[in-house]
Amino acid sequence: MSYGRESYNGNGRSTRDYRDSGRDAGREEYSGKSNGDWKAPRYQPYNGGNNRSNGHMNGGNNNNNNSNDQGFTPYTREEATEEELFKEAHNSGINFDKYENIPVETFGKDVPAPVDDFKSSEFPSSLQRNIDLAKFTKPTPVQRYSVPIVLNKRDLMACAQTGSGKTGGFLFPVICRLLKEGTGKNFIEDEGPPQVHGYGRGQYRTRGRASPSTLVLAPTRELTTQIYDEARKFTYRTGLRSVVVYGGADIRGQIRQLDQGCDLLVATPGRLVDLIDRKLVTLSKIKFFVLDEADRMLDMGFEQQMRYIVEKTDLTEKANRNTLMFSATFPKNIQKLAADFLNTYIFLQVGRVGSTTENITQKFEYCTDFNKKELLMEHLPKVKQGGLSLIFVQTKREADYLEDFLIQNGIRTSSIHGDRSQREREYALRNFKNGVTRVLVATDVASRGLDIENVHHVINYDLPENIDDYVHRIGRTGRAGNVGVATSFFTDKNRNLSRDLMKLLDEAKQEVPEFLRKMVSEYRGGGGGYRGRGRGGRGYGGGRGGYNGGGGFGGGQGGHPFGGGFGGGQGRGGFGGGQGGFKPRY
Ligand SMILES: Nc1ncnc2c1ncn2[C@@H]1O[C@H](COP(=O)(O)OP(=O)(O)OP(=O)(O)O)[C@@H](O)[C@H]1O
Repeated sequence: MSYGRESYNGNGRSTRDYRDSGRDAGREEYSGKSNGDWKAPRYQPYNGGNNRSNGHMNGGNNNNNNSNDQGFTPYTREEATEEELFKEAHNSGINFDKYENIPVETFGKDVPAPVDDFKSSEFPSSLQRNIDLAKFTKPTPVQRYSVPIVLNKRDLMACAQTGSGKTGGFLFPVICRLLKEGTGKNFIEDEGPPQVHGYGRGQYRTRGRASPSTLVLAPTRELTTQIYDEARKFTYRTGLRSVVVYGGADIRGQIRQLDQGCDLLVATPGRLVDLIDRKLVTLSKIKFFVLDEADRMLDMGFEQQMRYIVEKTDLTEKANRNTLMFSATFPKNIQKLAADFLNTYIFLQVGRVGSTTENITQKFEYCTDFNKKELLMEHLPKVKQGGLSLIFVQTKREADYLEDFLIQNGIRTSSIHGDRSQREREYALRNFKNGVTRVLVATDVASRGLDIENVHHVINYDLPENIDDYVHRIGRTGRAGNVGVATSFFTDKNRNLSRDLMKLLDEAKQEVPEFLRKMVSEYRGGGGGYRGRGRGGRGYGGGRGGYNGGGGFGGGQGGHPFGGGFGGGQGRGGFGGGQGGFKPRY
């Protein structure tokens, strides 16, 4: 009974003690009062700060076309780094080739033809070698299209199913162009003496501003770290330097990294704004502005910070940069908003916007809140030997509670949510990835983007409030052509999802449970709860909420920026007021 807790604590203290001390430590780290014990993620060791100013360590690579383009790289192989970066290279799943059958649509003028293989993209050999080391033998559909689009300097809004390689979809062409076109200086030295920050022993100096040429923004710390790890992988032995910055961790470690120069910066918006305000980062040389999970980045939670970054900083004008947006879901109202940041862009759609992959078997249990625990205990042992289970709940409190419950029942479990310190979050995720704890209880903080091999089962202990969150959550399994199972506990409170769910299941060739069919036929007004979450009709202004007029998928979902316009639910935002969409009267 106690081993789960002990293994989590590692010190025999009670969970609560541990969490509380963890939180304090987190705050201290953040306020810069102590070093804490936050460890910088594994940074690229080879640059050693030499990129600063002029990247001369790179043989001038960052400034001009260089030998990299010809395939020769001055960077010697580092076995340990290579082993670390590519150890997780795994073969894609049995259904990888089935991605080919997903219909792809593009909208926009002069869409470049897709490529059939990586070779025809004529990537610099250093990049191609890294793709080979990662054992990627052919591009996924989103990559087949996004690579030539970005190589042709076009802006892009791309929507493709979870786990179908969107990260490579932006990293490959961006790295290719950085290598071919050069990045310029990745650090701008201030005139005059170094800036001094902090006090006493915590004092540190900086000499100027990091000047990245690529900025990738993502919504969570874990996701930024994951993208950074991918960036390190594909920039290995290219001379490009990546840095990741996110909140909740010691800012000084991140500043030290920036102070060595940065070509590709991966960031959460809050921490980035902080660093810009401290004059430690300039965005004036950004050539590539990438929003991963773009619909989330443009949704309410990040609105202010995004506005600030785009309108109030020195970020390159949209005409002079490439803006790229990626997600598996893209509500129409957010698409319209996103268009403001893009320059005559191409809209790429792999499958229907917001659809799920057939690689995930979706199951449902119709239940009440009272028998969920019993059901959970029934379902957990069904996990394939060696597989990991990810359980989603709605609230942080519930995550704590369920973790305790499972541990008490002898199941090694960890949990992750927004109230945990960064250290605890990293610890929980690491243990889960390594299989130390085979079960992870999470709030939506883990619903987007995370790519954890071996997650065989996603359980929606509580279903989310909208269909898009459902799509992202279950997308933590069934990735890269692998198969997975998603089981959802459906209670009467979830009726508003019934229509959207049924459509999703039909489309992904899944069995639709009888109770769901019945519910949909009895309740004609349902659906569209999230789709109708309008934004007061125009831009960032008005109220949220909104009512899609019971149109379910039909309403705001039909068109696209170039083809059917934004009819349906789009203009009606604000009707419902308040967050969360129209709540039907049941
Ligand atoms: N061309 C490829 N060949 C084989 N595997 C690939 C290829 N491209 C990506 N992958 C692998 O597929 C997995 C999913 O990729 P990625 O995380 O980029 O998906 P995604 O589309 O961004 O998913 P999400 O919508 O959940 O963020 C990763 O493990 C990645 O290494």
